[in-house]
Amino acid sequence: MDINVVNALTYEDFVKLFGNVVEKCPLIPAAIWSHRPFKDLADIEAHIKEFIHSLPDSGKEGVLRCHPDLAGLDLQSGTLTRESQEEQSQAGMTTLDSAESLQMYRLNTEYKERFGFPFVICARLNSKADIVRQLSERLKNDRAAERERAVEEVTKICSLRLRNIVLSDIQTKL
Ligand SMILES: NC(=O)NC1=NC(=O)NC1=O
Repeated sequence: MDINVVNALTYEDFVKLFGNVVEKCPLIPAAIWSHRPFKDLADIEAHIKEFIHSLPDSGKEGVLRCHPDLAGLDLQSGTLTRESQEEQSQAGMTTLDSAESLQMYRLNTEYKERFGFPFVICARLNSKADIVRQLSERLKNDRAAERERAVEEVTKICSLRLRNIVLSDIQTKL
């Protein structure tokens, strides 16, 4: 998608297109719309990262809490967003056996009890084994370090979602 097309979008169309690049946080594209015209896709990404990094710790944790657990209730009940559903199934979260599901449930619960926000990782960049390993390892972090690490993962998810939108638009034009 040509950046000039993005820059010409109305606010409503911009948020319709980019509203879920950060899971269930349409406020973020709604806020960065003020920064148009954007130079390119990387510029949009940079403004989103700047918005998130400028949040107070409570705001960052709020963004993390908008993310569904991996292999959690939303996946079981089919209430994941389209993007999350694709990401989680790609990471093998939809084909866990009962032991793996129980392990994910236990680790996610321990993680949330320790940090007060859910474990977030960019599922598209990790296998099932990577996710379990990262979840186990990151449990040992202190809260501040883990908050920053989780926010890093949110920005990776966002980058991939942004690219997906732009590239799928190019494909429809081909
Ligand atoms: N808790 C999570 O990490 N959730 C997710 N990561 C993704 O990449 N997609 C999700 O739904």
